[in-house]
Amino acid sequence: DPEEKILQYKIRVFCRIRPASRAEAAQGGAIVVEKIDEYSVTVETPRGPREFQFDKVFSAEASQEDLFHDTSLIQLAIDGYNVCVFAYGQTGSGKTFTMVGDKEQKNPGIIPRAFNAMFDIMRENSSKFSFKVSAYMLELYNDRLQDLFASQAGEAHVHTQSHGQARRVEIKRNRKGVVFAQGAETKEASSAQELYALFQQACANRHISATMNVESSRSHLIVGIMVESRNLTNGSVSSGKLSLVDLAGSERAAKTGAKDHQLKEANSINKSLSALGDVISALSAELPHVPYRNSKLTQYATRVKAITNNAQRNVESKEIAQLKEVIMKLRSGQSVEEEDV
Ligand SMILES: Nc1ncnc2c1ncn2[C@@H]1O[C@H](COP(=O)(O)OP(=O)(O)OP(=O)(O)O)[C@@H](O)[C@H]1O
Repeated sequence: DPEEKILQYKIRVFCRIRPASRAEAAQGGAIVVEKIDEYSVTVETPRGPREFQFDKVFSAEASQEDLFHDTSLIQLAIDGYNVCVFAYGQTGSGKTFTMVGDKEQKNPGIIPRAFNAMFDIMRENSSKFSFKVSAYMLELYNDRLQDLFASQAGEAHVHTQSHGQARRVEIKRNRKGVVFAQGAETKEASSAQELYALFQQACANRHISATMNVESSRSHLIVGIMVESRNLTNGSVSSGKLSLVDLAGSERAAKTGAKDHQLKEANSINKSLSALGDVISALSAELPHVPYRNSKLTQYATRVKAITNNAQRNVESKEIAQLKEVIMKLRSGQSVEEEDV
C-alpha cells in the first residue's frame, strides 16, 4: 500500500560516523562517538556520555554500499512521490563523501548510486511503463539560488556577469501547491551516465571559499531529478521527484573565525539551516503550521507529499490574504509594489 509506505517514510534520520582521518589520528585525536546498537550512539561530553537515538546508525566501518543498500526511496520517486535526501553535519564530517563520494569515484556516494539505481529500476519496468528523466541542479549561496546549468549553456548574458555567476532562479509554487524552481534550466538524460555527466558539469560551477578548508563547500547543492512515467496499458501519467541535497557545513560563524564575506556566508548558511531545523521539528511534531517560508532552503527542500492538509491550508490562506491586500490597494487607488504581487 503506497499510502502506508509514505507514512513510514515521512522523515527518517540516519547517523553516519566517519572514521578518524590520518591527520586527526596523528594529532592524537580521540574517538568520542560510538555506535551502541542499530539505533543509538553515545557521545563523550565534558559532562559525561550522552546517548542519541536515530532511525538507523552506520558505524565508521560502514561502506558506501551499506549506506545505499535500501533503494525503496528511489522506487517511491519513480512511483510518483516527492522524495528528498540530504546530508547534514559540520565541515569535514563527511557530507560530500556520503552524498557524492570521493574525487576519483572509487567510492561513489548516494548521488551517483541513485542515478544508477533509478535507471536500473526503470529498465526493469520498461515493458509496462515509458519514462522520461529530467534534472535541474542548483546552488544556494548567500541566500541566492543559482542555476548550475546556466553558465555552461553558452548564453551570452551569463558571461557578462561577474565571477561567472549563473542567472537567478526563484522559488515558486504552482496552483497545486507544488514547489518548483522558476527559471532553472532542466536537462533530459537517457542514461545514468548522461545524468552523471550533467552532475559533473554542475559541480564544476559551484562556489568554494578559497581561504577556508579547501574541501569545504560553503553553499548548499540541490539536485532535482524529475521522473515522468507513462503507463503503457492505460496511458496514465505520473510524475515524481527525487531531490538530493548536499548541505553546507553547519558550524557556527563564531567558531570559524570568518570575516566579511565569509561571515556573510556563514550567517546565511546558519539562517537557512536553523530554518530547516524548525521545519523538521514542526513536521515531526505534526504541528498545524510548518514554517517553510522562512528561508529559500526550506521553501525548496522540504516540500514533501506527506505534508498535512492543515499545513497546506495555512500556506494557501496566507497567499489569499496577500491577494486580498493587493485587491484592496488597487480598489482604493494606491500603487501596488512588485513585492505585493
Ligand atoms: N566514511 C568515510 N570514510 C572515509 N573517508 C571519509 C568518510 N567520510 C568522510 N571522509 C573523508 O573526510 C574528509 C571530509 O569529508 P567531506 O569533504 O565529505 O566533509 P563535508 O562534511 O562535506 O565537509 P564540508 O561541509 O566542508 O563540505 C574527506 O577527505 C573525505 O574523503
